[in-house]
Amino acid sequence: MRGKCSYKSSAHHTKPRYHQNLAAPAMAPCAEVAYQLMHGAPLQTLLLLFLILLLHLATTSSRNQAKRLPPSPPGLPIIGHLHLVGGLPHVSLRDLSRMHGADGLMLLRLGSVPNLVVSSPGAAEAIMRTQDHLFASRPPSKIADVLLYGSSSDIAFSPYGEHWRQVRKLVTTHLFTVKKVQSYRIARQQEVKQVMARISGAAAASAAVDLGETLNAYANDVVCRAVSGKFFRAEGRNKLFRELVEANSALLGGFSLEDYFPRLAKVLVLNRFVSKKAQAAHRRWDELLETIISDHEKNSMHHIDEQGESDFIDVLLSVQQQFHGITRDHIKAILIDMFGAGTDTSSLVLELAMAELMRKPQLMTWLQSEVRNGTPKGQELVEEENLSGMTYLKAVVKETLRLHPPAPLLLPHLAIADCEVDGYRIAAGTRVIINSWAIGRCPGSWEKPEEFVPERFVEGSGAAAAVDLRGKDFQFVPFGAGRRICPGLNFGLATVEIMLANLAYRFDWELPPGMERENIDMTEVFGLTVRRKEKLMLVPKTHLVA
Ligand code: HEM
Repeated sequence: MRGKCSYKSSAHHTKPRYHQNLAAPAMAPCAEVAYQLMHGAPLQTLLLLFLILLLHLATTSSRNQAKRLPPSPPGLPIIGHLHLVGGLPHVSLRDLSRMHGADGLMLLRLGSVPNLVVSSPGAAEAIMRTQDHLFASRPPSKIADVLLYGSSSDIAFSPYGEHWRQVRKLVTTHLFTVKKVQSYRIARQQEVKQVMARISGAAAASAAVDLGETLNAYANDVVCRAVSGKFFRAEGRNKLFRELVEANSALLGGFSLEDYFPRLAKVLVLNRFVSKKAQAAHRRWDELLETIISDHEKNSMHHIDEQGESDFIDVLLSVQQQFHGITRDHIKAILIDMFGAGTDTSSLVLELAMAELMRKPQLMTWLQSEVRNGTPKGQELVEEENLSGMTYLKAVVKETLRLHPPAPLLLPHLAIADCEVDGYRIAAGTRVIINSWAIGRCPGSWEKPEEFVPERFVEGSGAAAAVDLRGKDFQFVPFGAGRRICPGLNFGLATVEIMLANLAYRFDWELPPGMERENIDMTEVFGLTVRRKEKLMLVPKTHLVA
């Protein structure tokens, strides 16, 4: 589909500078014409005039075209701006955008592909609200095709179109309603209880816990359980799922050669090697999912949980007929999305919240006193019904998402039509990178943008308190916004809040001997999600609940 569109964001007032220097090139030819007219050679003069007019139109129109592209830093032949991206693209793209961008927009050529980098709330609004219909697609990815049963089977990597609309509707109306997410309350509670028991064991032995690893297993188990019912631990399936999620994340993460040199990648051995790895991972996924789906088909009644609610696979199988053309492969691709999108994201938020709280013990104390005072005396665990009044807990989660959005560049979007954003021309086929990490640290929107200050989100503390994370306020888009906003938002927040509350309720936390708070290393490693480079090892001390 190709079409025209035009947008001028209300947040920006800088006019595109199309018309400068237009008079200058006409000066010398004008003098020539005047001379010709005075010396009486009308035919040649008219011809000359006509040629000058053509030349003038050609030069000004090509100059206007160039001016109307978003600004770019100087690039190199062949690789374009690829060398400027670096190991932490969300950081380097923010810095480049500050130096070379205008109105939060910058155009980079990465290999042979144009990329629009979006780094301000106003520009994000233009892309994900005003012209969302033109930017809601995804660029093609060969690796995603191999892993996810073709180019449009799943949700996250499917191009904008009828199939995506169907599968998106399927999950939002059947898997991620508030009611459905609440129905997994007991399952979450049981998973939290298991983790607390493991941490209590470490506390009794005065041993350190690898918190990242523990929380990743928890988030994986919560998704596993919602997807495939309470027997998900049978035959070590939860561990296998975790292994496969890691394989996908390594294959899909980062800035890959095939994305930026699609033609060249076809002939390179490296590409075949990556493809083989993707095929191997795909076969393992397929085998595992096929077994679990067949089990469900044979035995559907066994998967009804305590609330009378069925797991994702049951739901998908039962509504398959209502959704036109949804095949078994589509179901498998959707399930792979659930694991990929739902595991690392939630566990990273938890790990980073704990790392930030360990760096600022006063904030940990505030959180602990809120959670301990807000839970009925003698209760073994914080339960979901206790969370509603815990405003500081929610503020800590929001602040973690602001400073450390797990998917800092969201997933890539794609322009499906030629259009105009803030006066700049964007060509169909341009990839769009929305830097949610940079937007969350935008000095125009946030006070002390680089500091971890959960209080900013507590009611009564100022304008930031009302800022929403559900895609309405474009200075804070950790879940994206518009048509492609994360459909698992409620599921993810529920997974995070109940665990963080219990970590603060049940334990006091210390650093391993010899380690100082200032030395907690927040260095990041970039991938499909961004994780901490160093393990977060903490020593739990059991807090006795009276
Ligand atoms: C704190 C937890 C989470 C965060 C921060 C998060 C963040 C995101 C982000 C940034 C996107 C891309 C939005 C865009 O491209 O504009 C996304 C997409 C998606 N997320 Fe999440 N997510 C979380 C949890 C989950 C969970 C638990 C699930 C499912 C179990 C899930 C399923 C998905 C799916 C299926 C998509 C693709 C949507 C589409 O392309 O239409 N997410 N998420």
